[in-house]
Amino acid sequence: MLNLFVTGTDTDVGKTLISTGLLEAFNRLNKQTIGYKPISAGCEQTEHGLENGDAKALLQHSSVALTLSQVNPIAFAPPIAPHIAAEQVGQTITACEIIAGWQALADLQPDVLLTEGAGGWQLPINNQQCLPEVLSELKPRVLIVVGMRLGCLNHSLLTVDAIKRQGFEIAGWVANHLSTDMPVAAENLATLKAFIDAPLIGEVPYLGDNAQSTAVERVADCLDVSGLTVA
Ligand SMILES: Nc1ncnc2c1ncn2[C@@H]1O[C@H](COP(=O)(O)OP(=O)(O)OP(=O)(O)O)[C@@H](O)[C@H]1O
Ligand SMILES: C[C@H](N)[C@H](N)CCCCCC(=O)O
Ligand SMILES: [Mg+2]
Repeated sequence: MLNLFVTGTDTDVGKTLISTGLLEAFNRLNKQTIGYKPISAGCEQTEHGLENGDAKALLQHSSVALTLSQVNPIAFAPPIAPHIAAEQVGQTITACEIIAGWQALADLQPDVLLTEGAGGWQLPINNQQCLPEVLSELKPRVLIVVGMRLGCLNHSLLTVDAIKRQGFEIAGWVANHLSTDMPVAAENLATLKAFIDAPLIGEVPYLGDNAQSTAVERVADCLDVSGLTVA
């Protein structure tokens, strides 16, 4: 099983868009795919409970049939730091529930189990722990989505450094363009290539507004997942 964790240089850099594109790229290779969003903050209250857009997108592009609560076991309504959203409703996010949700999906033996984080790499899950401490139990390979905007060089290099120091393997990174008008975009990309010692899986152009619902096929076209080994 390819056990992949998708992180990003920040919140709102395209982790979900790229994750759905990755799932689609593996689906094209007839792989059994599962997307997992352990923690979400920013949900709609529906008659079925809290529903998160990222989780719905991952569910839609997973080839294995799943329920939304399998994909996203921990959900909070406000679009804020999840551990604070948890505190607001008298809850504490625990490593156990994140690991249990992942293990239940791993037990389905997909070819690809893709986990999307929330925010950037060093996400607090409570006032004592950050998500990488939990991930060290799951031992995923990590894919970094770089949101191409001013500041991404520092954010990328800090992210790479933290991932490596904490003992994870970087499977690759994706350059995701968040606009069409980033100054010196090509030079920024060249700098990232010079510093990041991991394969560039793809460069995704800015795909216009409302990209999430329409763009997954185009994102998949941009991604070369052949080097991300699937046992
Ligand atoms: N290449 C792109 N072209 C057009 N729009 C994009 C692109 N990448 C991301 N977006 C848009 O930017 C917004 C943020 O992307 P996305 O939700 O994937 O970010 P995220 O990193 O998953 O955020 P979160 O931390 O909330 O999970 C979305 O509206 C998405 O459609
Ligand atoms: C609401 C947002 N879109 C994400 N779901 C959560 C982002 C948490 C960021 C925490 C932080 O690093 O400050
Ligand atoms: Mg997301």
